[in-house]
Amino acid sequence: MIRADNLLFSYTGSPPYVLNGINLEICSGEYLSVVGENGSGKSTLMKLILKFVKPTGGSIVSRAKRVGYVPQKNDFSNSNFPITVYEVLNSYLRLLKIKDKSVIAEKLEQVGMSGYKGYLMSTLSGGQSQKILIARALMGNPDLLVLDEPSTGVDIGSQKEIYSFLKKINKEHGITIVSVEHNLNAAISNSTLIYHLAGGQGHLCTPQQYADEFLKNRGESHDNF
Ligand SMILES: Nc1ncnc2c1ncn2[C@@H]1O[C@H](COP(=O)(O)OP(=O)(O)OP(=O)(O)O)[C@@H](O)[C@H]1O
Repeated sequence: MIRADNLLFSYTGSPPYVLNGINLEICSGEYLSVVGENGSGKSTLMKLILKFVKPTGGSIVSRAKRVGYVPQKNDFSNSNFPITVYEVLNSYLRLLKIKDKSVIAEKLEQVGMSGYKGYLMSTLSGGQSQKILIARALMGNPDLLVLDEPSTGVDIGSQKEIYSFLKKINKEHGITIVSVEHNLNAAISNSTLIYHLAGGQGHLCTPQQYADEFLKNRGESHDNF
């Protein structure tokens, strides 16, 4: 579904490169977590997948027909802007030129937020607003869902719900997921593959290999999600 060949990227257009020779193939149906230290280029790789920026060198090709995106920062919960859950979803529906309003109720139900249509976004918890943003990203029935740190600012209970939901839509609906993760336990427990970025280059491994190679070296353990 996504293929990068010798992908180079720098924000200035010249070296040093943030991404320096990425070769990666993400097949349809995978749930790939992208992990790495702060500043290792995880979000930059997402921007390239989403075509928000162009490669400085090499190539990245996506065959996804419809893409849903859940951004890292949820500006709604931290602002007093008086917008309701319904308005957020309805404006996106209009953007996608979808006439069938029942999609709103359908997606809210899917993420377990049916009763929240009339709530102001600013009154929702981090977990609740993240679920709304996932519902929004699913409105166009994407075959690829890209998320940037889905558990940031989300309580543990909602994290579990969100990851189990992501796993479900990946398995049952075959939606390919690419997710930037700082939550290593969640990456190990939920994804089918892990891509570890360091020094501008990436290393693809199974969650088990990742747990063995990286976490044991650091003396860390992981709890199941
Ligand atoms: N718009 C930009 N202009 C210039 N440099 C940028 C820009 N966005 C990111 N960078 C730089 O590119 C590098 C990679 O940033 P990126 O945000 O992709 O890393 P990340 O792994 O997602 O980090 P984090 O875990 O902190 O979110 C960093 O050195 C960052 O400062």
